[in-house]
Amino acid sequence: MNINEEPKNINEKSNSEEGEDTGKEMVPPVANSIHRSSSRPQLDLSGAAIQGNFEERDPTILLPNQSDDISHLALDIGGSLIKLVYFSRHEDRLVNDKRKKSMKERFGVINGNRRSFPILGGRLHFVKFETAKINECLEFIHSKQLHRGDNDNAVIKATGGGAYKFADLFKEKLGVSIEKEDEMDCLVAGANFLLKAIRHEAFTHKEGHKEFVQIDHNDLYPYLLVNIGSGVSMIKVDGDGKFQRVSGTNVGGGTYWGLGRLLTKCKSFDELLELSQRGDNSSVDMLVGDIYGGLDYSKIGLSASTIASSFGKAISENKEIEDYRPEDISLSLLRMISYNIGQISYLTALQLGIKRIFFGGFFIRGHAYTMDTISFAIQFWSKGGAQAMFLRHEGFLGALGAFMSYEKHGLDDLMVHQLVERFPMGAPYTGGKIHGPPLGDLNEKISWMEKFVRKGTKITAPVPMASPRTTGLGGFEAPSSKGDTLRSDESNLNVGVLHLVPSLEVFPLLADPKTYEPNTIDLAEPNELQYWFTVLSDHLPDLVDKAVASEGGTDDARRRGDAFARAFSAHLARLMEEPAAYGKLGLANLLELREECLREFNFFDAYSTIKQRENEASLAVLPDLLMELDSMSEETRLLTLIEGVLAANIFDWGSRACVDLYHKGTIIEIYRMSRKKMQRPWRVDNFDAFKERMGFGENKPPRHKRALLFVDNAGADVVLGMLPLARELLRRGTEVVLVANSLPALNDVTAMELPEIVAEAAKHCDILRGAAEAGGLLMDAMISIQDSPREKSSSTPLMVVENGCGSPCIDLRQVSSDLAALAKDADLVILEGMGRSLHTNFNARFVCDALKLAMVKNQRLAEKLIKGNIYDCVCRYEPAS
Ligand SMILES: Nc1ncnc2c1ncn2[C@@H]1O[C@H](COP(=O)(O)OP(=O)(O)O)[C@@H](O)[C@H]1O
Ligand SMILES: CC(C)(COP(=O)(O)O)[C@@H](O)C(=O)NCCC(=O)O
Ligand SMILES: [Mn+2]
Repeated sequence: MNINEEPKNINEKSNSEEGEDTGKEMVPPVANSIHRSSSRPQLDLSGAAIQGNFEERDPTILLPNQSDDISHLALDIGGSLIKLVYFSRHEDRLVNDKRKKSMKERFGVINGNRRSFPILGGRLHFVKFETAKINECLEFIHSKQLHRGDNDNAVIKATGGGAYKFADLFKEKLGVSIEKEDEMDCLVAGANFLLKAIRHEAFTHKEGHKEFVQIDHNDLYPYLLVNIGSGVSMIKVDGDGKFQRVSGTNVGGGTYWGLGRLLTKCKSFDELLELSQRGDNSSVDMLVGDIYGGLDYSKIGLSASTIASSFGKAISENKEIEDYRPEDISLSLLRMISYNIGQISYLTALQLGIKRIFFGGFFIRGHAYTMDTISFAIQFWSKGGAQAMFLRHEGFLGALGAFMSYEKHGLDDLMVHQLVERFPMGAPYTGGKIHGPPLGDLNEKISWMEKFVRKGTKITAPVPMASPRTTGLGGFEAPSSKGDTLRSDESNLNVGVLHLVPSLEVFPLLADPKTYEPNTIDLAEPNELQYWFTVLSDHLPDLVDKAVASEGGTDDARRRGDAFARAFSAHLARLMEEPAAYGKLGLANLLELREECLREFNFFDAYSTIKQRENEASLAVLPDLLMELDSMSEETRLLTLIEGVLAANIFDWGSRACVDLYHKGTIIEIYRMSRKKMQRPWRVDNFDAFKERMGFGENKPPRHKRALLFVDNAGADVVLGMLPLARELLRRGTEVVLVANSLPALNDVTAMELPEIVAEAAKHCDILRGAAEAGGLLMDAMISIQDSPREKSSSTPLMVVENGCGSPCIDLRQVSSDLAALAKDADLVILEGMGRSLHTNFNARFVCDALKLAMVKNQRLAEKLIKGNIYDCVCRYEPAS
């Protein structure tokens, strides 16, 4: 096809999009093993093989066909709740083909850091049950076969008093022995792990505002750990395994729940907590003003509204329990206990000279008012000198510690960048209460999810606010947040599933990984969140259509599509309500969440048909484009190539404006129109500096040795934009690595798809063919290369590597180890597209030269980021820093 011919309209539906199989799949469907959740109790040992060195003492055995075998379970059986942490293993990575192996052999890409982890990728799940309902817990363990472990004589690690109390019951019901672990050891091990390995674990909570605290691993100790369970333990922590229980109090979570139940007749802890949100404690508590005739006791700094005596009013009035509102009693009780714990914690920290206090235990229950009350107490008594911090995995410290006490699992060696937290939609993944057997398949999950969403909608309705403005004993104002965001345990998605991916690494070319922040847009700003929330919600129907079509448009696909839409909307609603619920929230997280959510409902590549169609159309005109480029002078060509990359970045199915545009013309028409509008200067234009570095100025700097090209979309973007640029670099003797997604996201090209595309392009171009051969790319491509020389090519190699993620954005703190290994010899990084170079990494600095290329396909972003307009372009060149 000629570049001037009119191919069919970009938006015309092909057969396969309507549900028929075209028969010609360019890309084999990829089973996404990393992110898929399924419950399969039996081990599938077929294809088992030893990973790595056979000589190793404890070699890792990979079960390639085993997607979710359970290997470890640990429990913390407390006075009130049973906390369960279990691990499910899954395959490590998906692109593990011949090509990758061959590339590694050829280029000596050996990942020095890669260790043989007994836990080779897998997930940590967090679940809790009421201790009084231990049978539910036993049922859960049994139906998921969690107690089987690696062999039939499983021993379960457990901590908490229940490890002693219920050992016989476990033996009787499950046939397993409980191995008891010391509770304090476990609490400390769990807290240390969380503080070191989870990026957004600790946070402060003041006046309703949650703020994550970046913990410096080298400056963590000493700290005071206050675990508020049924009772309260205060532990001074000086290091790993170095701690002392310095204090405690018997007035804790059990006191609140126990007394509260007696006094209010509440049926559940959450009901009691919810009551407190509508309470006014001045009818129960004796205030300074009650004693001083409405006056402040200003001489000692106590205002009239200070609580002089919790429940003190109950003595002076001739009232019975029925005469008090349960709401007021609950609030009075909650404040009494929270202040008391806050005050004792402060005094303990003061005595030990400790400034940081971390609060754990399920008494906190993620409840804003409780946290604010404790924070006020610490702040007030220490006059700002000490800081109260809370933990997202608040109640799971002991269970995590027990889990870590298993030998040889390698968990304590894991680092922040090797953990990815995901928030799947559906019990038992939510960390909530489990009723009945676990979900067996996607079908059950969808039904459960539908119920969950229905219930969730009811629960999220705002609770009416009362305004009891009484102050605590210190004379400080009452916390303002009444905790109107209390959600039921079932819908409490604050704790996700921790994916352990040992093969992830920090991108080695980041100038300062410590201060690196991937997100350009912080969604903590309410307007910003509202805007992107609307954008994503508006895009949802179209996305569901594409997803359903990609799965054949069957009834099953439609049902899954509907469930996906509900699930994603529920996530969005949850985040609107509490943006920091899942950790610090940036736009990249939202975009990734959408992709993860699609995968969760078995939509693995919603845009596959579109990608294929655009690849074909673009490959058809590539030879003409290459000829046109070859007729130019080198200098003009460089400019034309960059223009080409920017112009072709218009093919973005994630942008509302662009999708609207696609209705107006064919791929090639739009591409040509976009090319025509590419005149410099661009809104951000450092092209001259880049051109100079490429040898067109007075200086003649050495050519780059290796360039990493982070490619974006399939179709014209990669074929007519990035490939010609790669070819130019290759022609100059610069090795090129095309860095593409491991998993599909929108219409982004994946690392699996690229060899095929390159092979197709190489049919018409000697440079690309030589380079692709040298890079081992033609090995498994579906073209005949019979007539090409088989021996090792002397050309500069073109390689492909997966980036380790499945999102339109990229967090360079967590990339594939293969990319990290190839990056070590690279001296040029080119990031392309809005997701990778604007939403993320716009402000990233590198130790090598970096070029960020993108067309801005959103008006608001254009205004905010570059003070420009939609379709403006960014060519940001930054020499090595
Ligand atoms: N769903 C719940 N049921 C009972 N208590 C809860 C619940 N959610 C939070 N709590 C609070 O958490 C406390 C238990 O905290 P936890 O850290 O699990 O301690 P323990 O190990 O002593 O059970 C309870 O005493 C109560 O105050
Ligand atoms: C999802 C995207 C980041 C993908 O852009 P790309 O990286 O392909 O250039 C982008 O399409 C986007 O920000 N879309 C949402 C905004 C909108 O519809 O305008
Ligand atoms: Mn994209």
